[in-house]
Amino acid sequence: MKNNALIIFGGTGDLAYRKLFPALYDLYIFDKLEKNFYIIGIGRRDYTNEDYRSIIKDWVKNFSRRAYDEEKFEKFCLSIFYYKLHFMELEEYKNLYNYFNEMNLSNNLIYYYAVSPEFFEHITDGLAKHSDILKESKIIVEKPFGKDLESAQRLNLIFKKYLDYKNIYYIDHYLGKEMLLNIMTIRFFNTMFNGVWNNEFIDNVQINVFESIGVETRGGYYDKSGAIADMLQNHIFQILSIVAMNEPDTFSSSDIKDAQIDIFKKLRKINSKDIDDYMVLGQYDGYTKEKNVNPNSKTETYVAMKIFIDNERWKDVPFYVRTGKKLHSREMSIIIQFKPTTHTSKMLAQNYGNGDLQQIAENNILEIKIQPEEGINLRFNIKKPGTSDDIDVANLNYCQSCDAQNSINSPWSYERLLEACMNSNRTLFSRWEQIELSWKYMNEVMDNYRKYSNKLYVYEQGSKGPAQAEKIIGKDGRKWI
Ligand SMILES: NC(=O)C1=CN([C@@H]2O[C@H](COP(=O)(O)OP(=O)(O)OC[C@H]3O[C@@H](n4cnc5c(N)ncnc54)[C@H](OP(=O)(O)O)[C@@H]3O)[C@@H](O)[C@H]2O)C=CC1
Ligand SMILES: O=C1O[C@H](COP(=O)(O)O)[C@@H](O)[C@H](O)[C@H]1O
Repeated sequence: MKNNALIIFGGTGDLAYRKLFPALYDLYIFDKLEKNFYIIGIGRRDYTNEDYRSIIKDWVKNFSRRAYDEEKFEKFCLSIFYYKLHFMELEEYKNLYNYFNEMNLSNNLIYYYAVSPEFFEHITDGLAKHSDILKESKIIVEKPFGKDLESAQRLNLIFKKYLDYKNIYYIDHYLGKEMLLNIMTIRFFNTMFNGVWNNEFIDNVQINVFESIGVETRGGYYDKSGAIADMLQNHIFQILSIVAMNEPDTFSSSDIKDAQIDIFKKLRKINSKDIDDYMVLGQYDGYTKEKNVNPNSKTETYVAMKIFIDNERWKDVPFYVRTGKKLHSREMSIIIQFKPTTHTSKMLAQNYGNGDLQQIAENNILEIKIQPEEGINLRFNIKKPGTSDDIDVANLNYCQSCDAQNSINSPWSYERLLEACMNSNRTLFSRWEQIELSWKYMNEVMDNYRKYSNKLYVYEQGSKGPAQAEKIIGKDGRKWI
């Protein structure tokens, strides 16, 4: 049965404004919302419905996929309501249910926890305290689920007590991105990639998730979170496990998740004394002056890591990952760097041949571009055209998003995932084990970091992050691509 309403806790937050309402507007334009579907945003500010709708209008104008249409927006916004509630006041949830009753909303609701994880427990308690309908409702819960392993496990127990597991949608919006969904097709439907997707042919894998924006209006949330909980433990680990997983038995959601979970189980522990060779944390210059950020904050806004997967396929292949805010650009890509051929290695060892031998050795790259451009670039060596024997680099670039039709046909991630939840399709949502295992790994890494390093490097805004991140990869004789 379809849902009657979406209740957004955190309805005045960056996520709601920048991503959820534009996605809901797009769904409305494509006629994918139920008739008489209500969207109720909850926050602690004193807004009327009209105030709220007029704020949302600007965000929809700037961030929706479909062109803004005043007439359509006016109709769409009639389904949007604002409700003021302080999450910590458990008695206030009684009034929330009264409000639902007034709106004739008694079942088939989706609650969206678009808030910092510190509130998940209170909201669940508040909702459970005054009504039994929670067990029948769907819950979309944002990442990070908890702030570490213990808090995540505790939250899981609370969820187990009040909710039905099949109704919990652990959202990781990276799983709804077009090119992430494409990785499995690229890998498993092309012998030229599938046949070489292992340590015999691949030298290293790099995952870059750069953001040019800072914490903007979200200092309060971000300062308690940091880049590890905000991006690494969830988004980047999802990407890593999709790139690295063995071929699933079938392409069912359950088999794919099993294959991903196998990767989480095989992440190699890092020796405490080596931690500085594996992880670098940074903070952008000026971060501590951001609104709602502690002026003495030691929260990281950048993290770079080297990760090994101890299975047959990936033995000794490093995965280098990095993400950060206020960097030089907004860009996300996966770089698969292949090993040099035996011939190139021989040339390198004996130092003969024309051209930059090191460069030639490195020119074997498959780049999967996730955003802003979506596509693939293959970089390889060719003979320089003409009479010389020099070797040159060639790039074969396939830009999927440059084709207007592809863009029109591809829903953005929140649009895709909200629709999936409304259709009770959990395929593109995480499983609890994924969350638990990734926290387990990161907990240990962070304990070691705090004990044996605890360094935090300040980097310039608009740069590529702290120079120390070069060392993680440079020490291995490689460089970031
Ligand atoms: N922003 C993004 O791009 C993305 C965010 N997320 C996730 O979404 C979640 C929220 O992030 P984001 O929207 O950016 O954070 P914000 O800080 O922008 O928003 C937090 C929201 O929670 C509300 N809030 C905070 N404390 C209370 C309280 N005690 N009672 C009632 N309301 C309260 C705020 O209300 P008020 O307006 O009154 O402060 C606001 O609506 C996080 O878990 C984040 O990881 C996930 C993907 C993308
Ligand atoms: O989950 C989050 O993601 C956004 C980045 O999302 P993208 O789709 O624009 O790549 C990030 O800005 C935010 O800090 C984080 O909470």
